[in-house]
Amino acid sequence: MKSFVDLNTRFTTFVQKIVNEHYATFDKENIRDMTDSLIDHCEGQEKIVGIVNDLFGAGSLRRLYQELKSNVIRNRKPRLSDKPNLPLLEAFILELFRHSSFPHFQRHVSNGYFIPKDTCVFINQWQINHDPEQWEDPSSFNPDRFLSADGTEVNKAEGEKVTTFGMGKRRCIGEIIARNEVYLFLTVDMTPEYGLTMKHKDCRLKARMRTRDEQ
Ligand code: HEM
Repeated sequence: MKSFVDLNTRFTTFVQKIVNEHYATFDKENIRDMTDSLIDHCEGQEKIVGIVNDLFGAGSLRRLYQELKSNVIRNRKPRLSDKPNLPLLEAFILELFRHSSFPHFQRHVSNGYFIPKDTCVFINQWQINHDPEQWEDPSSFNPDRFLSADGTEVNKAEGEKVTTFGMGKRRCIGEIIARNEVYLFLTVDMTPEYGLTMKHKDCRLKARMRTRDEQ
């Protein structure tokens, strides 16, 4: 967690530096890039640092979008049955579950320990999902760790090592619903449509693909 926080702070400082440089050399008559354009349209340096940060994150989602675009038939909603054709998305979700797992109580249970009847045992999911003996470079967010070398298949055995939904008798009974919800949530177009309430423009890839293709 500490290294994640450090990395985040370093990244924000890096973005802050870029934004500061842009402010110092900003010329309304000569808009050089996206950051200049944001300065032109927004007020508040803090807001711009946040937006530029988000844009970096969005860049890493481009591969996911490409996978969706090539594997889901246009003009219809993505379906659960498209899942086998979207290995990168499945790997991304597994990495999301692994990387973001939260620490449970620091109580370790291993073979050889005596656990009296009726003891309440908490699994330290964070430790399992970030164990350096199990995962290469556990603190980096890398969906490729779950993909075969050619990127076409998810390595099921690796996927099963992620323990987000608990283990044993009391493991989450909503696991299948939750996995499908996360999958569907990530495949729909979240472009908002403004009105009295804000809703998704269209739950299809259609609108987004048309816009992208025209660019
Ligand atoms: C990403 C979403 C979800 C995560 C990460 C998650 C995770 C968990 C975890 C870690 C447990 C505890 C397992 C244990 O005590 O060992 C649990 C229990 C449970 N979850 Fe989920 N869950 C999710 C979504 C859902 C959904 C959508 C439902 C219902 C539709 C659900 C219903 C339950 C129930 C009823 C239990 C208690 C099971 C029992 O004590 O026997 N969960 N979940």
